[in-house]
Formats: sequence, C-alpha cells, structure tokens
Amino acid sequence: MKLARNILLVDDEAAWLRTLAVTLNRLVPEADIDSCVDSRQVKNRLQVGDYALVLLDLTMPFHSGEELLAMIRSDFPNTRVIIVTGVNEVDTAVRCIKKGAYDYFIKTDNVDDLGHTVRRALEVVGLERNYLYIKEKFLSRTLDTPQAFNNILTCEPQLLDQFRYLEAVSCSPEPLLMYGASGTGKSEFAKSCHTLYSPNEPFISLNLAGISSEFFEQKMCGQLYHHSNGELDAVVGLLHQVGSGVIYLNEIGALPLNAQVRLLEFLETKQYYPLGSDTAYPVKCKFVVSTQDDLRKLHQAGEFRSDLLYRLRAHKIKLPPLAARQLDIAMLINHFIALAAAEMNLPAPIQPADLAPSLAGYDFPGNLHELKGMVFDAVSRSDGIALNTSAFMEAINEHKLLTEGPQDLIIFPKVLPTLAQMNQALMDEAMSRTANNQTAAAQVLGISQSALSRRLKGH
Ligand SMILES: Nc1ncnc2c1ncn2[C@@H]1O[C@H](COP(=O)(O)OP(=O)(O)OP(=O)(O)O)[C@@H](O)[C@H]1O
Repeated sequence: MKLARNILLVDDEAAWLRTLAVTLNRLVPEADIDSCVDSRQVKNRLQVGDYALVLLDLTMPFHSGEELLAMIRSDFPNTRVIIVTGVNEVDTAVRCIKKGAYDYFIKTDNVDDLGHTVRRALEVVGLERNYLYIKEKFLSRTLDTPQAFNNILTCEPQLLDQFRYLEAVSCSPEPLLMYGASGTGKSEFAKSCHTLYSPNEPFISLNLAGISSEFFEQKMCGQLYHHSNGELDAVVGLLHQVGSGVIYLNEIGALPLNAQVRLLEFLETKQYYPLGSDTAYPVKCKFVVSTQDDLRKLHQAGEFRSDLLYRLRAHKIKLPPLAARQLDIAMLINHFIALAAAEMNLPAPIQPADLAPSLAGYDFPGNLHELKGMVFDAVSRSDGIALNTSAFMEAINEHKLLTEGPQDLIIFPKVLPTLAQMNQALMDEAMSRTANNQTAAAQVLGISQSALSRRLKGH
C-alpha cells in the first residue's frame, strides 16, 4: 500500500498560493502538491482526490477556514488539516486546534518550520492509514493472495489467522518480527512476506548467529577500498543488492550491541554509508527478522537495545511449535513423503493410518526440521509400498532416553552381571545412600526391613 502524499493548499490569494507551493516542493519533495483558490471548490476537490493533508487559510470569501475545517473533520476524517494564518488570527487558529486541526502556521514564521510540520503530519496520516488498512484486512476472513502461502501447509486455525495477519501487515514499510523455535516455519513466512511485499525484487536472508559487529556492517553496507594508485574497489553490500526487496535477518537476538545500533540507524534514517565512503545511500528494503529468544529477557540482561526492540515489534508473529499443530501432522508427513520420493527418485510409500496418532504425545523438539528428517529417513528405508516407521520409533525412543537424563539410566557393562551380583550391588548402594539405616534402605528398595536384613545376612 502506498502512503498518501497528496497535499491541497487552500487560499484565496493566488500569489501566496504559488509561493507556498514552490516552498513546499523544495522542503518536502516527496509530496504531491495541488492548490485551490476558491473555498467553494474544496469539498469537490476532496471528493475526487485522496488528500492526506489540507493547508487551510482562515479568512476567505464564501467559506471561512473554520467552516471548512468542520466539514473536513466530519466528511473526510482521514485527512489532516494545518491552519495557515496571519498574526492577528492566532486566537482563531488555536480554537481550530481544539476543533481537530493538526497544527497551525503563522504566515510570517520561518518556512522551514512549516516543512517539518507538514512532514510530521504526512507521517501521522501514513501511520493512521496503514493501521486502518491492516485492521480492515485482518478482520476480513479471506486472503487476497492465497498463493503466497503455497509452501506453508496447515489447517490449524491459529496459523490461518497468521496468514491473514501477514497479508495485512506485509504492505507496511515497518519491520516484521517473528518469534518461534527452530523449524517452526519462520523462513517460510519470511518468503511469503516477500511474495506479498515485493515479489519482483530480491529476497536475501542472513543468519546472525555468531556474527561480529564489523562483519555485519560490512556485509550490510558494503565497502569501498581506496588504493594508493588512486583506484577504487567496491564490495557491494546486501542493502544495495536487496534494493526494494525483503531482507530476512534470522537469529536477531544474537546481534552484538554495536551492530544493533547500526540496524536501528538503517530503520530510522532510512540510509546507510558503505565502509570507506561518506556518501549516504537510501535503505529501500523491508526488514523481516526472527528469533527463538525472548527479546525482552535479552533486553533485561543488557544484551538487546530497547529502542531497537520497540522498533522491531511494530508487527509481530508468533509461530507455534509443531507439537501444538496436531491437525497438521498427517498432512505434513504426506507432503514430506512426496518431496523425499521425488528427490530420491523413489516411488512414494503410503503413510500408515496409525502413524500420526502414535506421534501425538511426541514433542518434536526440532519441529518441522525434525519431522522432515524423519520422513526422508523413513522413505529411504521403505520398500516403496508402506512407509517404514522404524525411523519415527527410534527417534521417539532416543528422545525419551535423552530427556529422562543420564542419572536415570543404568549403564550395563559389556558382560552382563548375574542376578545375584545385581542384588548385592543394589543392596550395597541402598545401604550406603541411607548411612546403613536398614529401614530406610528397605524402603528405597521396595521390600520390608526384615526381608532386607535376611538377604544381607544370607550374603
Ligand atoms: N507449514 C509448512 N508446510 C510445509 N513445509 C514447511 C512448513 N513449515 C516449514 N516447512 C518446511 O520445514 C522446514 C523448516 O522450516 P523453516 O526453515 O521455515 O523453519 P525456521 O523456523 O525458519 O527454522 P530455523 O530457525 O532453524 O531457521 C523447511 O524445510 C520448510 O520448507
């Protein structure tokens, strides 16, 4: 969605209107400026043009600025008004602010101030319109571009909601922050965002785990090398390569503090300097970032800047772990079977009906990476008819052993002990752990004190 940049200047003095238009063109070159010298035409002009801002004179024949302000506030609530007034009308201008004007400007004031006020008002209107658009899109139950989500299979309502949210916010120039453990589909969502935002521009992804501040800056901004013979060499940075596309920064929580300052500058000033150069270049891309960490906790630990955190959280998506997506498991297994069979040039085996239910209690710590790996392993072991499920069972048992912890494991020697040796070893261990208290040791072993006593004597 493009932000509105159209401004209508209204004044009955044609010469002043011309001067104002020239000045604003110079101060706010990104704006499109129209003017209207007849107060009776203002309503008509607002009906046909989508104006973000009206600069309104107070004293005009036919309709006063105050009257027009009331009409604009009621009929065109998405358009902001700045009152432009002479020194002798400041009281009226202040009254207009109370009635909903965004600001007022006295004709004799420094025009640079007017430039700042106009730019601020345009930003406010842009944000308001963006917010309204996002709200409307999110509340509608349908997707405009369902094909953007072709790579994300799901029938979980919470993920379908995320599709609608992503479609609504993808047009916004603000960054998108995704939370989710490894393998929950963050890269796929970043790609969908790219398809929605700028499908014909590049998509570039950078993993920030273990990155240094210097490398980050060089990678993003590029570098200019000045040789002693006067020649120049340039390494092009990602911000140049990505142009108006999408840059996906994975593991944002790992970004060192100095590099966080740089990223914040890219977001706020919308420009960057290649290393070794003092020429500023524009940042035109959309930033999508993701993390597995709780950035607020990182901030509390002094590892993440709060200003960057607030800037990044403009739009955010939380992706659920695979274990919370039970409706999807059977469908995802089939999807990965088809992928694996195509990749290995094998016939696609059939998924046993009881496989997905048997995985219901498993928590998939590696999420979709893990499920995909299991299916690929299973397909490679299959006979081409039924899917070999041993890969799944092995993974589940391995995981059980790991999560139960080494203290719960009995590690047997290569040559197994006899039962008598195990009995003796168990009794010795229980007696030693209970400081030779037979009653307590018997309790630990699950037998009576007299039975333990008998056995100890027997040995
Ligand atoms: N809903 C889905 N449908 C089909 N495939 C999916 C889906 N979500 C993710 N995948 C696939 O699962 C794998 C893991 O997903 P992805 O790489 O997007 O996760 P991630 O959260 O970005 O992981 P990491 O944090 O490790 O980078 C990828 O091969 C991806 O194509």
